[in-house]
Amino acid sequence: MSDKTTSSLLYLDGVCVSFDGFKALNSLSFVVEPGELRAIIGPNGAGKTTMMDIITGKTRPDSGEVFFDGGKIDLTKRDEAEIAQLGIGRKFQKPTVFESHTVWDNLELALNKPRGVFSTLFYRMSAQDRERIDNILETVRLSHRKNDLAANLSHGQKQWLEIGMLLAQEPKLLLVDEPVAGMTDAETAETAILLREIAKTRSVVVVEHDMGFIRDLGVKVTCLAEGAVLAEGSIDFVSNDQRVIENYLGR
Ligand SMILES: Nc1ncnc2c1ncn2[C@@H]1O[C@H](COP(=O)(O)OP(=O)(O)OP(=O)(O)O)[C@@H](O)[C@H]1O
Repeated sequence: MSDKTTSSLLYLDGVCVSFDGFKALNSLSFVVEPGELRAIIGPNGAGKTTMMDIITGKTRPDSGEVFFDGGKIDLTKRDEAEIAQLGIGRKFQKPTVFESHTVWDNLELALNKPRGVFSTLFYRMSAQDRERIDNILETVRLSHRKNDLAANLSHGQKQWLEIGMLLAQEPKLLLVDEPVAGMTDAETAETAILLREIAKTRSVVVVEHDMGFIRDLGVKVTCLAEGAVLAEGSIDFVSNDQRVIENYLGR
């Protein structure tokens, strides 16, 4: 066993990934603490998606360390399904809810339950499961839409529903890719509040280009560029960094 001594929930050190000789990640080091909400910014091609792919096991690093859960788990040795099972949830940019099902049914389908044919056939929701769904509905601001078809939700509400579906699986770490793209201003502001609430009980890493939203989050920001960390700190610190202005904000 190659345990790592760290108290961090997520620990990346010196991670390199090349595609046809191009270094998408170039000695990336990145740490997330338990219960932390972290914002990631950076120009197109900076390596943000590739970093998520490394964490979730979709892409293998050429070199470097990737540990989860206080250094107990070497993620480079696990496949995508195992990593999801370990408690790392990922929300892609485009919402992927079951449009022809109700909001409630989407959440029920997402509950972390045995999925065999027999367990599905004979599965009856417990009062506890119902309460969990009610709590999630409240968190993602969809209690009043629970009996509506997901197809009839606004774009922003679909994003919230998908976040709710991930919460139903009780992840320890939630990776969220550009959640507010295409949202109204009101939905964007509400999403910042929602993610802050969610991060009270788990860690959340959110990638976004919307700087107003990043400011609303009010958390530590990491700016990536050319596959490595360019600057890290408060939004004011990062947005005043000359290299961040040159590589990203000033473009
Ligand atoms: N599977 C792949 N094959 C070849 N090149 C890739 C692959 N995945 C990513 N890249 C390249 O690696 C670099 C980093 O891409 P990545 O998608 O991680 O950036 P990003 O920061 O997420 O950008 P964006 O903000 O546009 O989503 C890019 O130049 C991209 O073209």
